[in-house]
Amino acid sequence: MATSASTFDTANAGLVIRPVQPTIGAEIEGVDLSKPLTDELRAAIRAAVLKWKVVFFRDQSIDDAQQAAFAANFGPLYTHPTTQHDAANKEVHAIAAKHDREYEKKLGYKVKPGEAYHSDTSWRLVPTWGAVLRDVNLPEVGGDTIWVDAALAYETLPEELKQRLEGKHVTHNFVPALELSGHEYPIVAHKIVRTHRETGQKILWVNFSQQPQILGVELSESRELLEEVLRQYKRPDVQARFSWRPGTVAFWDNRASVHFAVRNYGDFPRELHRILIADEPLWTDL
Ligand SMILES: O=C(O)CCC(=O)C(=O)O
Ligand SMILES: [Fe+2]
Repeated sequence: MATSASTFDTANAGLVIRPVQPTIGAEIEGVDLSKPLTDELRAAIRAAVLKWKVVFFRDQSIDDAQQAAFAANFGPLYTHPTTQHDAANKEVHAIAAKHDREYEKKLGYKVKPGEAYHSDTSWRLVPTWGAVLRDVNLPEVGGDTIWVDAALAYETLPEELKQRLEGKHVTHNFVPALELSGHEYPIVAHKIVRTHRETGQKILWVNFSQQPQILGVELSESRELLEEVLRQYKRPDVQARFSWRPGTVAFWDNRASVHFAVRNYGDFPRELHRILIADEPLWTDL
């Protein structure tokens, strides 16, 4: 099937950009992430992340230090409080199947996959803007990740719901922080409908792994509205579902998307390494 040539930004610093959905997700060819980026490449990759919300690089061969160096092209790195520090690369956060089970044990309840559409560090007043994730050990089968276009999720809401959500705040409660890192954090509220400060798009932004509650309405209304948001996130047409294979690096705009790790890999081990990129206070849009 021919796709309109205009959807491929081949002019960008020699990169070939292949979208996986019309508005979210694109594979990028033509760059070796183990090497320092030129200014031109850095700008082209940043533009692609803003446009496609999540981009994927295949056939890469990088270690933790190279992953950190790549991420540092796009802002200061942020060390998550639950990161188990490796002295050499303190920003590298291992996400592993074994860790999931330990994490659940610590929480004392099972993390329900159906409720786990989330953005990273939304419990911060200024959430991290981006993340770079690479595979370290993949299961023999499954282990996909889904990214949701949170702008399209907003755009395709019925008008009546848009109006009900407008101006409302939702909580982001970093519940496990105390158990996992020894630090307490305040419960933060962000607008449900946020304006992305770089693209100007309106974004539907709820973190379903952090006990969301809409402020200023009855609990029943909060639950009903959040159910509608979750319904939007689950629509296949707003999602890019991505299959990992060895040598993959994903880089996403955390302000424009939410994501979901699909637990369809049985007892196979799975390990990914993630690096978060901090943002400026400007975008908080509180
Ligand atoms: O394990 C995955 O596929 C994604 C995990 C995740 O939520 C993250 O890296 O922020
Ligand atoms: Fe995440």
